Amino acid sequence: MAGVAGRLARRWCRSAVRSPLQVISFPSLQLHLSGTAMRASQEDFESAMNQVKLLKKDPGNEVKLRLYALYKQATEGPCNMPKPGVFDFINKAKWDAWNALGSLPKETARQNYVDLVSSLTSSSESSTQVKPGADRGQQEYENLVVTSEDGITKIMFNRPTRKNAISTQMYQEIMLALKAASKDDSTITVVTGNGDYYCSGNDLANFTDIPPGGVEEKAKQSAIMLRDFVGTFIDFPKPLVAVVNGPAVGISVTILGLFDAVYASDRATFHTPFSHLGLSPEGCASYTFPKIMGPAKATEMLIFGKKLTAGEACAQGLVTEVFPDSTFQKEVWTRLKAYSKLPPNSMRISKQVIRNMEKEKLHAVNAEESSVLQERWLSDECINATMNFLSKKAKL
Ligand SMILES: CCCCC/C=C/CC(=O)SCCNC(=O)CCNC(=O)[C@H](O)C(C)(C)COP(=O)(O)OP(=O)(O)OC[C@H]1O[C@@H](n2cnc3c(N)ncnc32)[C@H](O)[C@@H]1OP(=O)(O)O
Repeated sequence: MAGVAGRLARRWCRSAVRSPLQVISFPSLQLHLSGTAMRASQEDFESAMNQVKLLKKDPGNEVKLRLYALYKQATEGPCNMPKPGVFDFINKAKWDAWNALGSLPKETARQNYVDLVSSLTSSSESSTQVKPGADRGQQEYENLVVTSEDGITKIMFNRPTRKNAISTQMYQEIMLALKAASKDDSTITVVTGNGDYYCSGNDLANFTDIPPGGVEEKAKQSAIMLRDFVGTFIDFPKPLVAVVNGPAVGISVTILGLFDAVYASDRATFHTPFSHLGLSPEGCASYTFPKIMGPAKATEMLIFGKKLTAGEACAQGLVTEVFPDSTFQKEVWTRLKAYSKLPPNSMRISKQVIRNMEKEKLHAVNAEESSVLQERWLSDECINATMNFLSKKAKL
């Protein structure tokens, strides 16, 4: 194992690592946050506290609760306080958020905390730059095209030459685009792909970018990023629609369980080849897929890597409706434009009513899946599969 990891590590490029810690404190909730994903020293933590005071925008209650929970977990460990009464809303929300972290180790909580602050800092920077309305953000995303018109914000994966594989930068960009869309004046948010693919999943070259801390550190950073990425979908407040224009692979399929509607071209396929890659499910699919399609069908996809046609995915409840490829764009966008005229507050509230009971569970599943994958990425099975793909010996 060490030999294989060493070989892979030598092939992998080196990159600089960002690491400062930041802390935010809002007088109302006394929430403390920390900066990016490396080891968080006390000094970093204190410097972050200072940075937080400079934040111009309140990040909102949901983020504050996540920050509160991570702070408590990082400093005191698992929640051992008695549960507040049902009418003690604020303390109960705080207790729920902390308790949902279960036995997450202090060190992991601290790093997660650091990462959350980092994303918060960048998202607040981006939300001040991003103007609501048409043509927004085209220059600021390298791997996405984000547009907004007719009440719809469209986030389009834009790496067609790599089949829209999601690079590390693209994960960050998608999180930023979703956070901006959650605050803009559109009523519906759509995710789609440019070119013949919807998305070929995680860019397998992501694992070639090894920080000075080595492959273990890389796995740790990746798990944090994955958890934050999926968390952004779990928390997305408006109707979120996937317009699946072509084949979808890996994480682009698993997160579909967190969308509110999935429209697919009849050219689309749905493939989660985790076992082939020495991996395990993410995107909350270990929970959402058995719920959506039943455990037996979910097993075929998530364990045996069965690729579904669009028709099969629709029959199993993962896809809302399938359209002929020749009329796909026209039919779907006509429909979405009509939906976008529905009262926005009503749609948001309905989504909350449908989804909120599940949120806590989904965050817990997400944390567990990310931590299992952190181990998987270091396994011989995964390293060999990644090497085979990168050295052009294997494809799906
Ligand atoms: C980091 C934290 C988060 C991690 C979350 C984990 C998620 C798990 C997953 O997402 S698992 C799924 C991973 N994806 C794959 O295994 C797909 C790999 N790609 C392929 O098997 C094939 O490329 C294909 C079947 C998608 C398409 O085959 P086709 O023959 O039509 O096209 P090419 O292979 O020639 O592709 C064109 C170029 O794009 C590159 N590419 C495609 N997909 C990926 C990818 N996922 N990662 C990296 N690169 C990808 C491909 O290598 C070609 O590049 P080249 O022109 O330089 O050869």
